[in-house]
Amino acid sequence: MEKVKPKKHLGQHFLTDLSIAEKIAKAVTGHGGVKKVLEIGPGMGVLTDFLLLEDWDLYLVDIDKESIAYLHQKYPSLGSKIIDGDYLKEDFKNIMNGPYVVAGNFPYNISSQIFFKVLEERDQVTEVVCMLQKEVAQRIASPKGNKDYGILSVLLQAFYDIEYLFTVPPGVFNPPPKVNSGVIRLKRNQVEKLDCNEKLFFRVVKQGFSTRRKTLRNAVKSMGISEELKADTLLDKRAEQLGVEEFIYLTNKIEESWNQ
Ligand SMILES: C[S@@+](CC[C@H](N)C(=O)[O-])C[C@H]1O[C@@H](n2cnc3c(N)ncnc32)[C@H](O)[C@@H]1O
Repeated sequence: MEKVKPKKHLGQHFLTDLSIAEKIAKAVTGHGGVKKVLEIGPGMGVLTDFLLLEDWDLYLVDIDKESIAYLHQKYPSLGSKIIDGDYLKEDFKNIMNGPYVVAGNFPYNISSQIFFKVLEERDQVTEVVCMLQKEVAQRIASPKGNKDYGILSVLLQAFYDIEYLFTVPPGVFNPPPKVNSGVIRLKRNQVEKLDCNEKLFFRVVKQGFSTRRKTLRNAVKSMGISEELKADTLLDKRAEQLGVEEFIYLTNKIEESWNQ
């Protein structure tokens, strides 16, 4: 089979080190007793080969027609489980029809968008095992107070337990990316629903980090909060100093202040 030519605009950096592919595949645990695994961006299947050695019910999605043709030739038995499409646009709630795990060596240019979609489907996605740009992986796993801590850290940590697993150097890809890569695992926690208005929680977190260097008082003042809440000492802090629980507290306070 003729190899797929790497396309930069699709974030195609093909992993060439089989031992790393094996390590990533073995990090998938099927959290929550789940058997269905969706691999995002299988490319030429280096990770797929190792996922197929395990007993997963495997689905693949890739946006690249050349990769899709390659995958159909390589894995004829997967048939319609090879999905020719854009992960960000396809309706996986219906395609997967139940809980599933997401795995992949993500296209780095859209990894944040992939996580926002995972958050939308958090009731179905029980686990994510993925490789992405090291800085983004570290940010997602970072605890509060750390300079890397940001919007995705709070939102993902609200619903997932996150582990940074290992770092991968550029030299094991063709072509090599300019950055180091990191592999992380997220496992859905026990929280079914946050103890606050979840839609507002997402807004408050985004708004909180909108003026990173300023206090939260400054960041959330445009949300129309009461004088009483403006005086709350929590608002002396900056967003990166707040954990999930404190953001929940703040969300409830903002909602209360609107209802006063
Ligand atoms: C970093 S490469 C990984 C390829 C392969 N898994 C490997 O490890 O060698 C990213 C893959 O994601 C695919 N991709 C890019 N954007 C995508 C999207 N929106 N939806 C699905 N796949 C996408 C690319 O075509 C490419 O195959």
